[in-house]
Amino acid sequence: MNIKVEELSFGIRDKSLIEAISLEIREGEFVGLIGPNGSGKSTLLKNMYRVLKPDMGGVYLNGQNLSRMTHKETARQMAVVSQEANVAFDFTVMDIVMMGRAPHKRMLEADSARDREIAEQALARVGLGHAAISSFSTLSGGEKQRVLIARALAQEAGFLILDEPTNHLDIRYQLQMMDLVKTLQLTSLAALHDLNIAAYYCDRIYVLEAGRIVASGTPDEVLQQDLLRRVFGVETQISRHPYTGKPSTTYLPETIANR
Ligand SMILES: Nc1ncnc2c1ncn2[C@@H]1O[C@H](COP(=O)(O)OP(=O)(O)OP(=O)(O)O)[C@@H](O)[C@H]1O
Repeated sequence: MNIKVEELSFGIRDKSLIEAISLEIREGEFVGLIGPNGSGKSTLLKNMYRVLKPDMGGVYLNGQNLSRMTHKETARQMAVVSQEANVAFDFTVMDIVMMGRAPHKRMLEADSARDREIAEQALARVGLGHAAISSFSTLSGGEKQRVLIARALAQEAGFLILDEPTNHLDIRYQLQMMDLVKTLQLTSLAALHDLNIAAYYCDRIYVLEAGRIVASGTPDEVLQQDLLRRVFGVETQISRHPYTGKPSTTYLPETIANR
């Protein structure tokens, strides 16, 4: 699956929120989107997963314009895990994962044995095979995120969008979740806040600032002191991590940076 965003702009009333964004995610790539609060990451992703409608430009999946596809067709190709992990009503874990099968069914079509099998396999892949009949609302934040990944897997889409997927997760679950997504080898685009996680997991990174892409490239190319100072307004020290071989960012508090 190859995804292209071309010259995408979106605004609300007369305020432009993202402007002329172009980017590409190639088959099998894990691409990160970083940028300060309010820079437009979620707005861009929402335009990509069709919660918002671009004012200009478009999104292409394998060359096909998303706006010409039905929402169901889109959902067969694109799955989304967002930071809003709360679900109203008391669904079981299996209920939630089975929702991933909806784009493959006709209206009111009953679940088949095959649907169940796919959902069970998806749950097993995220290590929650034992939790099928647990109530979703009683799970921890990390477990909920894993269930939502299982739902995305059950959807059997080739492209995965993650909107700050590790928000609210403690460090162990953050790593577990990123490891999981990485081993799935899906073509993915993830909005991330943690620069070290982005450096470790992403093949390439796009940097958003005030609704525009201001840098892109490999973690090595993008994670530079000057850029982080300009875009995030923080002083950093960047070194190569001796174990991972990736750029490792240390944030310097103003009191130390100004010494
Ligand atoms: N419905 C809306 N009406 C007006 N402004 C909006 C709306 N949605 C988003 N914005 C504004 O658009 C800008 C981009 O927001 P967005 O949530 O896309 O940023 P973000 O990079 O995902 O931020 P964060 O890191 O804080 O999640 C912000 O200034 C926000 O206030």
